[in-house]
Amino acid sequence: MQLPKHVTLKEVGPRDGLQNEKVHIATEDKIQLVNLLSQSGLNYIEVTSFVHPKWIPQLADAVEVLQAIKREKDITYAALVPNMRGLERALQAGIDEASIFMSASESHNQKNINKTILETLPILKEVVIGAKAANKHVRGYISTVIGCPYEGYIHPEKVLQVTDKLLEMGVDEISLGDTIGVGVPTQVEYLLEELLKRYPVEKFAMHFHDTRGTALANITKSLEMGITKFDSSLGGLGGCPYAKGATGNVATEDLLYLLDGMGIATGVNMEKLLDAVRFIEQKLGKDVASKQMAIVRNEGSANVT
Ligand SMILES: CC(C)(COP(=O)([O-])OP(=O)([O-])OC[C@H]1O[C@@H](n2cnc3c(N)ncnc32)[C@H](O)[C@@H]1OP(=O)([O-])[O-])[C@@H](O)C(=O)NCCC(=O)NCCSC(=O)C[C@@](C)(O)CC(=O)[O-]
Repeated sequence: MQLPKHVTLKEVGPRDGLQNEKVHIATEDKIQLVNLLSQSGLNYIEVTSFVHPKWIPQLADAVEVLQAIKREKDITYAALVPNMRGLERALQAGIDEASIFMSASESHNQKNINKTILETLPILKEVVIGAKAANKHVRGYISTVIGCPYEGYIHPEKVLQVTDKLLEMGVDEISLGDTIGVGVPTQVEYLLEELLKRYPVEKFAMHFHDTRGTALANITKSLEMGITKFDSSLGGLGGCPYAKGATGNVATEDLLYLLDGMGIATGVNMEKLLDAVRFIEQKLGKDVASKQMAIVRNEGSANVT
């Protein structure tokens, strides 16, 4: 099996992880969480989201959080940006990278951003132009790339259509989201085969939710296909509140265990990462779902390969 030697972990916990949590996390705790993650060796952290605060009340303090984190050099601090109103706030707060987002399925796009796919494209194009004018990188999320809670299986052709549009706009990287964690490795392979016929592998990152326990299998298949960028969330927190049945992302610590064990370098330190997981677990007042944290609870420390 041909595998990459190095992989970049893109930590989305402070945004995707918290957006679906009912317990309100105080602004100073969000700041502390990002600061702990910054000490773990991660070099990409999605800090927050500049969507409408009424849609995601948990992240209404996006400007305050981004302005107060202790920035480390060599870390990209990114945030979700849905439109020009969001970009204004994000630039004011000092983002390094803007993450725009839309869905391959019409119904999820409508539920999540209140627009059709066709209505969304010009809004995102404006954001890309604005972000590029401010010298910011732009990442484009495509949600429901394998399955949609309202439409079922999504054919790769639909993902290709949206990918074409986002890359034409000048988006630097596409993150392919299995939003409700329905995908299995054969579907991931088919999707990537289709996309990689047209675009280089460097353009893509994978974003797996672990709803049905298939995320690590899907990541292993993606690694085999040359993908070197993966989104994950500490503790396995996360989920889109506007996708019925969506639960947590693959846990960063479980993914790190897999990659460490396979000899694939990430630069991330497990113990420091677990400090951040313990911190947010305490603030949320519940046990997180990751396998690594279950081992820590049972055995007192994480497994080391
Ligand atoms: C996109 C909108 C804003 C459209 O929401 P809308 O109501 O259609 O917005 P609008 O453009 O019609 O504007 C209505 C009012 O909202 C204001 N407004 C408009 N935008 C903003 C803004 N950014 N910040 C602050 N205020 C804003 C705007 O200024 C206006 O104010 P008024 O003039 O009436 O006083 C809304 O639908 C929204 O915020 N949706 C976000 C939902 C969300 O965050 N979902 C979760 C993230 S996506 C996800 O988790 C999936 C992902 C990325 O992780 C990958 C995967 O797993 O697949």
